[in-house]
Amino acid sequence: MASHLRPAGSSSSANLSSSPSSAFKNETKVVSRLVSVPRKSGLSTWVAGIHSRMQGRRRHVQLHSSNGHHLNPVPLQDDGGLVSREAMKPQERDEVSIHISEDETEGSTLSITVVGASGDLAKKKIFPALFALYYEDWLPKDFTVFGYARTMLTDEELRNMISRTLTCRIDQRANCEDKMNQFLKRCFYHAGQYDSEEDFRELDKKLKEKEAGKLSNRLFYLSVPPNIFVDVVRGASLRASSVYGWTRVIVEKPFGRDSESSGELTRCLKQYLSEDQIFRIDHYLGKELVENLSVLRFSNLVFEPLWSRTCIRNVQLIFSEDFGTEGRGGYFDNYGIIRDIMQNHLLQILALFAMESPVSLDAEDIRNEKVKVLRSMKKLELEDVIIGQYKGHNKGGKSYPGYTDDPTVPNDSLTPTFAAAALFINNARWDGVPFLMKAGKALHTRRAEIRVQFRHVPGNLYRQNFGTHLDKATNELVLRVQPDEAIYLKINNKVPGLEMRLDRSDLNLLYRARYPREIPDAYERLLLDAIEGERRLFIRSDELDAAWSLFTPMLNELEYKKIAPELYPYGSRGPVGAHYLAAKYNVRWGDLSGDDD
Ligand SMILES: NC(=O)C1=CN([C@@H]2O[C@H](COP(=O)(O)OP(=O)(O)OC[C@H]3O[C@@H](n4cnc5c(N)ncnc54)[C@H](OP(=O)(O)O)[C@@H]3O)[C@@H](O)[C@H]2O)C=CC1
Ligand SMILES: O=C1O[C@H](COP(=O)(O)O)[C@@H](O)[C@H](O)[C@H]1O
Repeated sequence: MASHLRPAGSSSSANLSSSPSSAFKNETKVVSRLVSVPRKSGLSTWVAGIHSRMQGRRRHVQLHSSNGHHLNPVPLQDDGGLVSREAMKPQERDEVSIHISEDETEGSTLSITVVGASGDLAKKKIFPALFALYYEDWLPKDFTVFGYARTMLTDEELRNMISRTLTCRIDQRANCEDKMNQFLKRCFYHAGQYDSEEDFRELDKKLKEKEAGKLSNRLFYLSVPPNIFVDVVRGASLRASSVYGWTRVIVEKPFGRDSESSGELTRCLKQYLSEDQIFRIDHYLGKELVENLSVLRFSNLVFEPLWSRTCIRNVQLIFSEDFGTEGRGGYFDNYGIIRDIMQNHLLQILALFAMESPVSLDAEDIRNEKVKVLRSMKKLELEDVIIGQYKGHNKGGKSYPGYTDDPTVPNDSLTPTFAAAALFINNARWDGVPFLMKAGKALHTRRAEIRVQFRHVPGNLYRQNFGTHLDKATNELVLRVQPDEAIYLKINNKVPGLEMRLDRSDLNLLYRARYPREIPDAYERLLLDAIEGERRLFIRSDELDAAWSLFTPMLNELEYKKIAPELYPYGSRGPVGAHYLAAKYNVRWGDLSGDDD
């Protein structure tokens, strides 16, 4: 597992970490090793096997097989590998001699190309995340960043543009200005059309110049609208991929808008890339609290035994934003909140929440378990969904626009900006437990959280102390993903004093109090994972298929029947329909209980 083994700075896990600078130290060492390769697997499959099973501290190495064949660089454990001869019977293995050259700075270089560099996401998230990685010494010593887009810019103009959004994560960090200038010197720009192979050939020339004959690994980040993905992948793969190193492509969402278009996108991408090269990003998987979900569950005895229909009454996955689609109405109107947030971010969290314990922390083992959950789910039906759309509203002398006031949105748009849904997992662990999702824009608050409401205590001795509000007396575990990350458990507690009075209190793990260090942005974690070839937090194509097949029939029906969304005022708590949906399954939304608003 990648992230928990990285240098941890001032955190309490520092004893697990290696020093970032040593990870890319400037030394060249070559060692030869006789290794056992599972027969029939082929060397490259086996190398991928090492890669995906990596644990322990990382070293970046080059592998060359005894026949001189070049292999992709992989991180190895400190002891030099994970190959256990003993684990394979003699008839099951071949012996292969490989030469491992630890040639981290002299031998290889990393080129990161941000395609769509002039756009919102690149400026807002990607360049700042790259800078943060650079600042914290996470990037290899030898790296170059290229921006690619149609807008004509010079290198200097790109640097000016991105310097406006680069921040030192913690105010007054030492040498921030210097570091920023050093980073910007590594940034270059190439103007080109997305569908021009010739322009990608020109990019390739510039990349080669910077790579100066070293073995190059290339990462492309597709930060462009989805209709351009395939053109870019064609150009990048045919004209600008690395000859000897690896080439990986991070693909932004949306991955299609239904099962068919998503399948088509995957087919098109796979004409040019193997599944291993495609890193489908869902940035919610890179959020600290989402990353912590498995740790909480699988490394604390107190939670796992409760994690099933026996003790859990319902699970709520809640996303809300206190702003509308400002500036992104054109994109949003073609997708709507269900495709924008539920089918990906919330469903991914659900899968992580509900999966069985994976065989290991290996990316494939985890993704196998997630797919099983998704494939066990009942297809979402229209009767289990309610939709809403925000309308203009005046408050405190200020007027807030409605969704359709956006000039890029048609006046008669039925696109939902809010949705609530009840989902079910038809397996032994979760049979009958409602998983309620709620996502909306232009609501009263910005928040993302996972709420787990537990069942009543059978025969509760203190029943009379709760009056008729038994629902209010059940335990609730809340993982607040953002803002102000926290994990808290609502418990019933005796109020100190001579009388027997109970109240609801929180056992509270507030991150800013417990961990007084800045939490990295999700894009930092995910970019680093892609650079390191760690796929655990990226979406595999079968996960994507399963996710779309859950939602597609309902989305089609919604559109075909032209279901009108319930209007709700900008800045409100959303449509009342969400309460009726929850009530249908005997659930109260935890975020609206008034307990912790
Ligand atoms: N912005 C966000 O917060 C988020 C975005 N995403 C996804 O990330 C990707 C990029 O998003 P974002 O930066 O907002 O997108 P933008 O609309 O800002 O587009 C990025 C760049 O692509 C080029 N471009 C835009 N429209 C077209 C077009 N119709 N034809 C050709 N080129 C075009 C423009 O560059 P130029 O004209 O210079 O070529 C633009 O600067 C999208 O897939 C989006 O869905 C995902 C999560 C959040
Ligand atoms: O993917 C998306 O996410 C953002 C919300 O991300 P966050 O990290 O700021 O919570 C959302 O605004 C956008 O509509 C959606 O495309």
